[in-house]
Amino acid sequence: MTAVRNPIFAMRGGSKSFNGNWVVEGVDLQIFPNEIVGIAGENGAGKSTTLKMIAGIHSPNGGEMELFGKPFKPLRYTQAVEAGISMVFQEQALIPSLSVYENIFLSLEVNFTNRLALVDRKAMIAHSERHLKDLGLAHIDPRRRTSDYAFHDRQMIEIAKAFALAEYFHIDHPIILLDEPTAAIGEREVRLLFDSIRQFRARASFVLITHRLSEYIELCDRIYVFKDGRNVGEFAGERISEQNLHMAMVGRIRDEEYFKEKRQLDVTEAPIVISANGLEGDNVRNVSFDVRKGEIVGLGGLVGCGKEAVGRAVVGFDPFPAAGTVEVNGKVLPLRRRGKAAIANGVGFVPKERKTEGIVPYMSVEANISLASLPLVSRLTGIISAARERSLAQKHVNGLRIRCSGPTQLCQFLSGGNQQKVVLAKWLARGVQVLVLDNPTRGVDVGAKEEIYSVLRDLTDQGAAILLISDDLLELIGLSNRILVMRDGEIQFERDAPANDKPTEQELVRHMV
Ligand SMILES: Nc1ncnc2c1ncn2[C@@H]1O[C@H](COP(=O)(O)OP(=O)(O)OP(=O)(O)O)[C@@H](O)[C@H]1O
Repeated sequence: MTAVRNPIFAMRGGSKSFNGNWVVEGVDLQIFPNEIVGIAGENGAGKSTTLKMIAGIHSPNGGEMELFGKPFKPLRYTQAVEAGISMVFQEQALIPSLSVYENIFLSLEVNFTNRLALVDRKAMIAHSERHLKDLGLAHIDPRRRTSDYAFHDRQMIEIAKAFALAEYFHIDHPIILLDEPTAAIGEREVRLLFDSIRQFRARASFVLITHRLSEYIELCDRIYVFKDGRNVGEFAGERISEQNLHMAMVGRIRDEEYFKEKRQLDVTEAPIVISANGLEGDNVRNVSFDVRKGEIVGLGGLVGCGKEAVGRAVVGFDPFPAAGTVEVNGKVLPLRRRGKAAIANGVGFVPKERKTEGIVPYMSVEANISLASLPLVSRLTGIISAARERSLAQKHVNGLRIRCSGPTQLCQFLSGGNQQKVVLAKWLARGVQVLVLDNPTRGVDVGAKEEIYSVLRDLTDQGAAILLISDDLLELIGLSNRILVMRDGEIQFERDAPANDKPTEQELVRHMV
């Protein structure tokens, strides 16, 4: 007889509304011991909201939850943590200026006081050291500043913190919620993270949200699929294919021509639009390349190889390049004030950090979309026409299927993927002819990715020149006419990538490491 397994967590009929709009409705979800559970769905399907209900960050408007066999109604995050649930946030929650151990035991210092009522730092350090070591993270020194560590290590510190808190609150088997943990890291870090999760699952259960379908299949025992705030399917990880998961999420089979390779133009004779020469800067050494009219040039490489800095050097975004020229349509963009000159010359930039650099969160969707196109939506007097702003925004909200309650919704309340679409819409609205894109589909769901790829092909049809920086190798290969691979600040490899002769991932990776 097989033993009946009981879930350690259950949500029944979980529901949440914001200002009268139901964003999660009647969700049932269970988590078993040692399990890795996935929640998949399109942007705005309600995945993060569900995690936040489990973590006590949002209080549900309906339904009930049970944790370790008891009713569970956390009123705030700290209550969920005390009960054994921690969340590793998409935009990390550690305080960079504090040391690692201070972050691990943040707000619990009072529990580490000595006889003189002074905080016993030695004890906190010793505890942190042990937890880091237990998780195979002995290379992280708890005394060092958190900002000294790279993104991946900081993510591991958050996981170590989850285990440390669980032990502190006498929880044997914590539940760790991971909201898009791989969105901002490269392939190598993804491997490290997944290896660690596989190892840690002996002592914990995990819930994962990601926009890379292959990651669900690789890591998850079970996958829930959400659509419009409802749970529409549940699959065993090892039984479902990427195609079927795509179908369950988006409602249609993935287009064979996902990257629209047949629409890739032959640009050998086309005029040069962007010409970068001898770019030098922080982690960038003597980088030169051209992008032709209608061309997508892909820039790849491991995290830290300098590709991001090259994109920023072209558009004059901080950190400023130390040397090198950038010409757009034959016009030199001066080293100083390059940012202003770039915008004036029709260059658009979609940065990696959309929350801090791409959108103004406390402004509405329409105000964000029209931000780079004020002359287009202004009257002769220079005063913004609300009607023009609204119709411009509505066009792009429809075109990119931005899920929001309307153009007046504040951007901070959009789901992550929808915020990313607003950044793209901002530049599309301006009708830019040159686009520098740094991971433009980060956090964007598979259906919307397809739409963005179509939009990029439309732009090249209209003669736009695009520099595409991406950590997603398949995207880089599928979309680019030509691929440059960087390592240690330099271009190591360059290859044409016509539709009928695309490089493999392995070929590119060989030049990255
Ligand atoms: N605080 C809030 N106020 C108003 N609306 C909100 C708030 N938080 C989320 N929403 C809305 O709830 C819906 C679901 O958002 P959620 O972040 O859960 O989606 P998601 O499935 O995680 O999407 P993504 O894949 O883009 O991250 C979205 O339409 C979003 O605009």
